[in-house]
Amino acid sequence: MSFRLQPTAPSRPNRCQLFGPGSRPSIFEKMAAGDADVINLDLEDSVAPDDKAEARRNIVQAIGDVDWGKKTLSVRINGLDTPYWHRDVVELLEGASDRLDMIMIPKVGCAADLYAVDALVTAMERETGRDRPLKFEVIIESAAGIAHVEEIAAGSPRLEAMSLGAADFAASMGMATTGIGGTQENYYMIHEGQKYWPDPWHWAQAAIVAACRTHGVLPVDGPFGDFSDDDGFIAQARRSATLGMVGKWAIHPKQVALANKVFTPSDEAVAEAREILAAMEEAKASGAGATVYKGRLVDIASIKQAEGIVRQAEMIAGG
Ligand SMILES: CC(C)(COP(=O)(O)OP(=O)(O)OC[C@H]1O[C@@H](n2cnc3c(N)ncnc32)[C@H](O)[C@@H]1OP(=O)(O)O)[C@@H](O)C(=O)NCCC(=O)NCCSC(=O)C[C@H](O)C(=O)O
Ligand SMILES: [Mg+2]
Repeated sequence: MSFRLQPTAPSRPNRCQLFGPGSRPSIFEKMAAGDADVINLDLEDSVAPDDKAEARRNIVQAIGDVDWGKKTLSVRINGLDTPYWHRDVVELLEGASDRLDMIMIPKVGCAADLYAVDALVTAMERETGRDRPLKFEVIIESAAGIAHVEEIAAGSPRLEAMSLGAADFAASMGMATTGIGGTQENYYMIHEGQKYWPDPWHWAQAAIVAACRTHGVLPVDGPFGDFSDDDGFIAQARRSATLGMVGKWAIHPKQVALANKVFTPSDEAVAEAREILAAMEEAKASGAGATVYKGRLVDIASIKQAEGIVRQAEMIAGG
């Protein structure tokens, strides 16, 4: 056990991040009116090259004009391997109001990518006199990104959240799939003649969660492409939540309620967590470090698990 305490991640709801192309301003009001905790207006892959300039203008205007309520407002800029990203940053910092909370940096491959964007953002903030420091979120969606995930998680004091981008990740890794997240037909085991489908995203998610938890960053599951498959989305989201992720992207508004449900601790889970805390209080009073709750061992670590669930529920209720 390290003597360094694990830093806490930002305390804000991040159950669902709803995406919408910056080139489609007709949906911005609908995005703002929905129940997603985070809004991601996109300048990257959902916007065609010829539409980038107009999408920037749409977004700058909407950041000021639309009532985004209490939502965390983020803009996904273009990757550092493109000719667009620096102008994305410059136009956002020059034109957008302080209502913009974050920018999302896609396809990060190393900590120096964050350093580069940080340097530009810092210079722009000084030049424009922006009051609130702009926060960052990143997408791990390449072989380099997952190989350097820990240094990326430590890469900038601005960093609040890190997502897995299953589509670009699969492409970069050379995975034999065109699916975005979820079960992959050819990734199976056979036991006694029965096929079982393990989760090919599991190891990358676990690496992201570990890096994020080490450095106080929110780990988030990215897109699930087949928005007609609610059961598939829910199964993927439940696995992510079980591994420690705090939320999931929605690429269609119908996925927002699904994500919110999975990433909000249920009443039963909160009640059980409170009972475990009460049982441990009793145990401590009698000098014991462990006790039995519903026939199973609970101990000091169970307090931390239970407190995490209660804290999450209270933060969402208060959010
Ligand atoms: C996927 C979509 C293109 C679907 O749009 P559409 O055909 O309009 O869907 P519907 O007809 O079913 O829409 C029903 C109503 O909902 C509104 N709508 C549609 N999309 C949104 C939205 N994103 N937010 C809010 N409201 C929305 C429609 O206007 C309809 O309204 P009404 O007529 O009043 O009933 C579209 O959803 C879309 O563009 N989604 C986002 C795509 C996106 O941003 N992709 C980028 C993120 S994923 C990614 O980049 C991969 C990742 O990086 C990786 O590598 O893994
Ligand atoms: Mg991507």
